[in-house]
Amino acid sequence: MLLKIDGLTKKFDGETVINDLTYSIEGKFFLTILGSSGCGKTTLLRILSGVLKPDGGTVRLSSERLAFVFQDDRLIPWITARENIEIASPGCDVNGYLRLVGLEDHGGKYPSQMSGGMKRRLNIARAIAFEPDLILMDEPFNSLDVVMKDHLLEEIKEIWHERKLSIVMVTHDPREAARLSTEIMLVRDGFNKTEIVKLENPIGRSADDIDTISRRLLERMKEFSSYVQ
Ligand SMILES: Nc1ncnc2c1ncn2[C@@H]1O[C@H](COP(=O)(O)OP(=O)(O)OP(=O)(O)O)[C@@H](O)[C@H]1O
Repeated sequence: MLLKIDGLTKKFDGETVINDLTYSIEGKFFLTILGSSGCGKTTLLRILSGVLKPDGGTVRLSSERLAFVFQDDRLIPWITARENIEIASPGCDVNGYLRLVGLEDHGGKYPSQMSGGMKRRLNIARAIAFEPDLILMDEPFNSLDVVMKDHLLEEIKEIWHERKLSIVMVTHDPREAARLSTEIMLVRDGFNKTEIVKLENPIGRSADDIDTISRRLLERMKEFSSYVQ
């Protein structure tokens, strides 16, 4: 997989959100874009997905099968959870995917009958069932309870490991970044100051390593932050 960003700029109402970002990554990756609220992470992900046009610069993505898990769910409201998965990947093991995200007893429900966290999980299942070569995920673990979040972090890590799959994930949580990533883009001030943290394969990363990495990331985020002096 190749992701190449060159001189990317995006403004909203004259305010620069992304300023001249240049970055590239290649091979099998789990890239996490980490930064505090409002720094432009979602904007970057939306540009990568093609739903938002940049004001300047270029993005190249070599993906042939792209899936998204966005903040607003993109579920089809008039079909059931089960059908939402089936339509993404006809003939797939729907029960297996429902089980993966803890929705095995809710396959007959319509999206409007599901909680925010359940819809988020269904979105994740649908994206994975599509068997993409790249998934763009925007804070996929938001609004999940801690047990489900822990379970899905492990499952996604395993699926990423087993498949020919790369992932770009946006989060503000350094611990999520520490558990999953092969590379972290630490973002500040409209991407004017961006640090790249390269890590070893997350498979087999010990709890101690995760603690150390997430503590370091948190310290850097505090240094970046305007509200912690
Ligand atoms: N469609 C839009 N119109 C105007 N301003 C926007 C739009 N989308 C985003 N912004 C602004 O761009 C900035 C970055 O927003 P973005 O959603 O990318 O941040 P984020 O890092 O993903 O934040 P969070 O972690 O809170 O989701 C914010 O100041 C936001 O108000």
